[in-house]
This record gives sequence, C-alpha cells and structure tokens, in this order.
Amino acid sequence: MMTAQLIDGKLISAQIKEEAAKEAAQIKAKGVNPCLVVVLVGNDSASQVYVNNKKKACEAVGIRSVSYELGADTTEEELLHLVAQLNADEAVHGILVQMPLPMQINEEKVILAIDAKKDVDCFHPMNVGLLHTGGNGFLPCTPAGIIELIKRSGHTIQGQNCVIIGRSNIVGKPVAMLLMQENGTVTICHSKTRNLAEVCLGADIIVSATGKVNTVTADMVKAGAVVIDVGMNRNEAGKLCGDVDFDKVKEIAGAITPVPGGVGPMTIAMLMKNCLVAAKMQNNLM
Ligand SMILES: Nc1nc2c(c(=O)[nH]1)N[C@@H](CN(C=O)c1ccc(C(=O)N[C@@H](CCC(=O)O)C(=O)O)cc1)CN2
Repeated sequence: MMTAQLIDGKLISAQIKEEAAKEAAQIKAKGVNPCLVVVLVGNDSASQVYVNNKKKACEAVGIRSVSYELGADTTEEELLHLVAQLNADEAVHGILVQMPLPMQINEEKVILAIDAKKDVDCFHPMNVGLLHTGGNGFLPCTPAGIIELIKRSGHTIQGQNCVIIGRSNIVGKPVAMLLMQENGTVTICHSKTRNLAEVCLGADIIVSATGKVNTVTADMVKAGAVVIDVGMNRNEAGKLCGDVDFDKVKEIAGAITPVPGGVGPMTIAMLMKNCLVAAKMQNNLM
C-alpha cells in the first residue's frame, strides 16, 4: 500500500527563518533595525505559548521584539490607546495583537485601529483588499505558509483543482485568493456545501480548515492528492489532531501535512517575513 510524502512544516519553516535571518542582516546593514511589537491580552495559555514562540523566532531571525502582556480585564479603550501609541512610534515596524481577545474587546475595531503599514498579520481590511488586487507585500501568514508548504515540497499549483473546506476570513478566503494567484482552479466548500465528498474527490489539492475532527476521510481523497490540514483540534483522548483522518488518508494521498508539525509552524515563519516587509516599506527599501 502507498504511503504519502510527509510535508514537514518544521523543516520548511526553519528554512524560511534562515532566509529571513539573512535578509534581516541586510536590512540592518542599511541602518534599519526591524522591530515587532506583540500584544497579548488575558491569560489564554495557548496564546501565551504562541506569543513566546513569536519572541523566540524574532530572536533567531534578528528582529527586535517587544511584548505587552495586559490583564484579562483590559478595556477596549486601553488597548486602542496602546495601539495608537505603537502606530505613532517610528521605531516599531510591526504590530500584532494576539487573537482571541477577551469578550469585552471588539476584535474588528482593534484590527481596524492598527496602522495598515504595520499590520504584519495582514488582517486589516486595507491589506485584505490589496491582497485581492495584487498585494502590497504583506501576505496573510497561515495562507502564505500553506502555499510555501505546497511549493517547497515539490508540488505544482498551476492548473490544479484546489478544494478548500472552510471560508473563514483568516484561512479559507485568503488561501483561495493565493491559490488563484498561483493559477490554481479553486472551489471553496463550507458547512452548506452539498456532496462535499464528491467535490473533494475531484481535487488535486485539498486544504481543510474547519476545526472539526475527521472533516476529511479517506473516501473523500483522490489517489495522489496533496492534503493540507489547517485544523488544530483535540481528539477524544485529548490529543492534538487536525481535520484530516491522517492515518487512513496518508495511505491514499500523494502528500500530506501532519498536525502538529505541518501548517502551524509556518504561521510564525511567514510572520517573520512580514516583519521584514514592514521594516522595508517604512524605510523605502522595497
Ligand atoms: N494575531 C494573531 N492571532 C492568532 C493567529 C495569528 O496568526 N495572528 N493564529 C493563531 C495562533 N497562532 C499564532 O498566533 C499559532 C497557532 C499554532 C501554531 C503552531 O505552531 N502549532 C503547532 C502545535 C502547537 C501545540 O502543540 O499546541 C503545530 O501545528 O505544529 C503557531 C501559531 C490564532 N491567533
């Protein structure tokens, strides 16, 4: 029985961070010290881990990182005030507010308040719009990481049937845009899609981003397809797993990402690239 190529997100993200480190050194040689500010509000333990990993990645790449850790009772006004201060600080090139935010804070308002030129998450509507018309340099981190995983593991996107399951603003919609820019033929599926299995069986590339265990089962996958799993779920045993029935699908697919160790690490590697884009844009080095 065939076993799929394992797409190693840890390895590919390490390569991207090495490339970013070289670029950071070149930017510094021109007198610019790239700087990312990460803002964490509240005590979400997973968010604390991600923020720490972002700090470590900055250190490895040579990006100055500053973090603000605010209490869970922080008001929207207080957070917006901090964002305004960071917008005005010329030494700060990238601003990232870790999501999710506590209930009392409106995430959309916060995203809108971040200067679009410092929006290294590429969440601001201005940057989302620019992505649709060709882009300004920032790429949404997880979607851009998915494209890198596919290409760097030796797979072509041009002309391929790409099926995305999930239509979120953070993954589904932007990954559709990026796959189209790579000349893929894109179908977006969601909870109301009829005959999901049939649609998936026509796919050369499947990207699943539903946050539901076993969204993609072996009977939905064409032999040799590339399967990208964006899910981060817990199974019945409490173990971290993706949306894809990995053990069975790997016997059918041509290539597959694991969870953990697939898409997740790419998010932070692509963030490093956006921080360098921000530093270059703000210093006319593009
Ligand atoms: N402002 C933002 N908030 C959030 C983002 C984001 O891109 N910007 N994405 C997620 C969290 N996230 C980064 O912030 C993130 C999630 C997961 C991983 C990762 O490497 N996952 C590992 C598994 C980790 C584990 O064991 O729990 C993997 O998949 O291998 C990195 C970054 C929501 N918030």
